[in-house]
Amino acid sequence: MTTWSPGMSDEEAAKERAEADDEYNFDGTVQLKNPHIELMDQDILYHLALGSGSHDLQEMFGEIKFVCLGGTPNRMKEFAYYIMDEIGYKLPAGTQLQDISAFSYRYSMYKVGPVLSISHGMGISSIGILLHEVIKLMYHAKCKDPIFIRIGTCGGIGIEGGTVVVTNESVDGQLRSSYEMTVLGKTIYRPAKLDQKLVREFLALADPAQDPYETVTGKTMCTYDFYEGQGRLDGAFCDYTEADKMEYLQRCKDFGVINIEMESIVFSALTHHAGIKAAVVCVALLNRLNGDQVMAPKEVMNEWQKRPQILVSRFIRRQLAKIGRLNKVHGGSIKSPRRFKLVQQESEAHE
Ligand SMILES: O=P(O)(O)O[C@H]1O[C@H](CO)[C@@H](O)[C@H]1O
Ligand SMILES: O=c1cc[nH]c(=O)[nH]1
Repeated sequence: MTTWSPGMSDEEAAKERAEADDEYNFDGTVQLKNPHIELMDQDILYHLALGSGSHDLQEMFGEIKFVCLGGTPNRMKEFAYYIMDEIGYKLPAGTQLQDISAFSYRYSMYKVGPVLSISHGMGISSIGILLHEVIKLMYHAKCKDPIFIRIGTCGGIGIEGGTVVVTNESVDGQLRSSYEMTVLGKTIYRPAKLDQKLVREFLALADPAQDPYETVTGKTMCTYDFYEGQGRLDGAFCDYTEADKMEYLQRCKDFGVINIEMESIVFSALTHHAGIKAAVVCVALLNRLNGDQVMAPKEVMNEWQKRPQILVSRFIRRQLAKIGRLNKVHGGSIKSPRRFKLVQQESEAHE
C-alpha cells in the first residue's frame, strides 16, 4: 500500500509514487493510491451499482484474477458465456449469468469464476470512470494480482480488417505516450505503459496453424473522437482535405502506429498508475488507408470480434493451468502465477 499522506511534499509524494509504480502489494493485493478511501465509512461504486457497505465485495469478487473489458454489453455477455465454456465453469442447474451492474443502467458486468467481463462504453471518459471503480473494487475485494485486458475493435493503419492487434504502446492523437488530464485546473500527464511481458505472452499464443488471420503488435493510437479525431472524411464536419488526412495517417504509420481506437491510453495509464498489469487486444474492422466507412457485413464483423476473445481465452486458460500446477506443488497455498514466481525465486536464492 502507498505510504503517501496529506502532509507529504510534492517531491516526496512523487518519489513514493514512482517507487510504488507497477507493483502489487507483497501479498498480491492492489495498492490504492488514494489515502482518503480508507478513511471513509463506506465506498459507493455508483456506476457499478455496488458498495463496500452494501455488499460483501471480498466474498463476491475476492477470487477475481482477470478483468476483461470491452465496449458493448452484448460483446461482454457473449465473452462471459464463451469463457465459461472454455474454462469449464459450471453454473448451478437452472441458473444463468446475471448482469451484476444491471441497476446502474451504465455498464454491464458478468462474473464467471475468476473472470470478470465488463462493458466500458465508448471513449476515454466512459472507461476512465469505470476503471476508477473497478480498481477500487479490486482493492475492496482484496483480489490477488488481477490482470486487466481490453478486448476491443479498432481501425487498422496498413493492416486489413480481421487482423488482431496486441498493443505494445498506446499514444494519443499527438503521438504522445501519456494520458493528459486536467486535475484541479492543472494539466497532468500519466505514462501510458503496458506490460511488455504480457505483450510477448499474447503474441506467443497466436497460432498461425489454427488461426486463419494475422496477429500482430505495434503502437495503438487512442483518440477522443471517432470522426474528426481519427481523421475521417465522413463525419458531420470536416475542415481538412483527403490529402491532409492521408498525410496524418502516413505520419502515424511511420511512427509505428498500426491501429486506432478510443480507450487504450487511459486504460494503460490508469492500470499502470495502479500497478496493475494490463493488455489491449483489438481486432481491426477496416484498413483506414483504404477508407473511412465500416462496411464489413454484420456476420463477418461478429466473427472478427471473436478473434481477440479466442486469444484472451488461450491466455486465461494458460494462466489458470499454471496456478493449478503450482497449487499442486504447494498444497493449494499459492493463488497466482506471480506469487509462485516469488516463491520460486526465493527458493532458488536459498539453493
Ligand atoms: O469496440 P470497442 O471496444 O467499443 O472499441 C472501439 O469501438 C468504438 C468506436 O466504434 C470505440 O469505443 C473504439 O475504441
Ligand atoms: O475505425 C475505427 C474502428 C473501430 N473503432 C475505432 O475507434 N475506429
